[in-house]
Amino acid sequence: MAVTVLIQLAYPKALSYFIDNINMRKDMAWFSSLALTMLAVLALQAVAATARYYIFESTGYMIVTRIRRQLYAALIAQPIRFYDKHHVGELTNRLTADVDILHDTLTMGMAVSLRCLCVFIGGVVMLLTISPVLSLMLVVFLPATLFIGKMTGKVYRKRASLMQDGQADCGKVAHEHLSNIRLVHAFSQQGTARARYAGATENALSLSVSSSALFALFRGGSSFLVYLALLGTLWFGARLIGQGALTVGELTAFILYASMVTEAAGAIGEFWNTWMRTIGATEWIFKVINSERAQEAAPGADVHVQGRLAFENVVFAYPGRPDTAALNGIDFSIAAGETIALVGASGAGKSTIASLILGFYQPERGSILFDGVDARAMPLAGLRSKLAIVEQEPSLFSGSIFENIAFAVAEREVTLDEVKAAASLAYAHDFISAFADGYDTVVGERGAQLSGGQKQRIAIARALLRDPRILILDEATSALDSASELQVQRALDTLMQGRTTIIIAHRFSTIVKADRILVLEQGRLAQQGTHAQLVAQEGLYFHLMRHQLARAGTEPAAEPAAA
Ligand SMILES: Nc1ncnc2c1ncn2[C@@H]1O[C@H](COP(=O)(O)OP(=O)(O)OP(=O)(O)O)[C@@H](O)[C@H]1O
Repeated sequence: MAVTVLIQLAYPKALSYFIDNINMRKDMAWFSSLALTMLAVLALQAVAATARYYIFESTGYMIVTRIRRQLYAALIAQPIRFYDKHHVGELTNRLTADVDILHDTLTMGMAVSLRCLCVFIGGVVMLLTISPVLSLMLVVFLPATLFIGKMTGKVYRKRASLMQDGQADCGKVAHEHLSNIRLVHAFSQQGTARARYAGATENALSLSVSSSALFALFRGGSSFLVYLALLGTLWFGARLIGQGALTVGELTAFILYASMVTEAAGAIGEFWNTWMRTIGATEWIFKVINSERAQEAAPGADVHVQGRLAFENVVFAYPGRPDTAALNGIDFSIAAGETIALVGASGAGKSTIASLILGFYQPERGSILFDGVDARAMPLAGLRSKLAIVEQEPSLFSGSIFENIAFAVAEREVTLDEVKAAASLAYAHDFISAFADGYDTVVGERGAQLSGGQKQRIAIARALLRDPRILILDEATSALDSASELQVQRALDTLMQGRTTIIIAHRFSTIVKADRILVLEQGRLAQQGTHAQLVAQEGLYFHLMRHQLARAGTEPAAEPAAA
């Protein structure tokens, strides 16, 4: 950079020397050697500019990649409550667009402004050496340009933050519709999808357009000042030549330096705006990077859990809805190896209990005890290694079947034999082996290339590989065909053997088989007992079951066999 700046600064001086010598020297050889020297200098400048460009660009990419990785690591580590507030589309957009803004500023913005600062300082020194009197002309104009730049920068910073929010909102809308594209088509909602995206982009566009107007005003204003300064210099310079205080070459050099200095001042002002915009746009990134993170696995954070679990007067409200208790004074205990069915109307709090067991949220009041020890006193990662969940709609990643099953174990490398053993127990080995690529078969996004039953058995194999002490099953509400259902049920029976199991139960057959049933009603534990005990009480459970069985034309009977 120093080389290019020095050459740039030397150029007007050399030109002035050249002009003033035209009349004095008639020797062509002298002009040729001067031209050759200037050619060599310009070539040197080109090499230096290339090196400068490369250094700034590559360093910028390295910094931005690092920040992107840090942001991603911070996002992955955020507690689950963070994801209640932020949509996935918004986050992926910020991870790309917001970080890209930083890249532009760090690379060309930074390089240009640093160079301009050097040119500005060097140019002012040269102006003063040529003509201090003429330099006074510029003193009036330069601060005005810088002042306009500073004022616009302030407004720009605020606007940039709003603009990035607008862009993130567009990302959120697009992600929502694209990730549910089947639903959008099935319900013929393409028009609504287009309209919502158009609405979000319109909002972002109006913010960008008004910011452009501000930026254009700044550019127009500062360019006017620049030309005004040049005009003044010409007028005053001509008078100085007339008085013999300045040569034509010196005035030419002065004008070149003056335009260099004003241009540099304008570029610095512009960079100031970009810098403010970057700060505004990236405030969110650094807030997340520096935010509190959820606890992660620490080496040696092993805990011993046999499988006893108790909720003691647990009260909990979601952070997004702090005034409504999702769980209100929940009290129960489960023996190691027991199978519990959680039953209740939609919204009663079944999934919330599962989330609290998994440590996604902390109770507001009361405690959750594992083998009699308060969960808060245990390392969360160690505790989680004793838990596993099989979701209602199993989530698979877009990798191979092997990777999807091995996902169960984060602490060490898993062997193919271990994965095969888990898949065999989950009755999944046969269908996996039938694929041409076997365990290397790549499943599509969210496991789109597998049937519902196959996905469930892979999820069960994953849970088996984890070998948890406490198992949470979120029972699928949609029924599979009977052959598939039978295989999934057999796989589940294997998985549940010897483990404490909490089933968010929807099917009558599952409920009646449980050792005990917990009946929830609006965040409270309304009843608990065996199927026979609860039917005999003719309370909420009885009515829930009657409602469920009404379609089958059966009454809830005390004996499961009768159901
Ligand atoms: N992330 C959340 N933020 C705010 N409120 C929530 C959140 N998740 C659930 N709730 C609310 O908490 C209450 C309990 O919900 P929960 O999901 O535990 O019910 P559920 O019994 O599992 O229902 P379902 O059988 O329909 O899944 C409901 O009123 C629900 O609206």
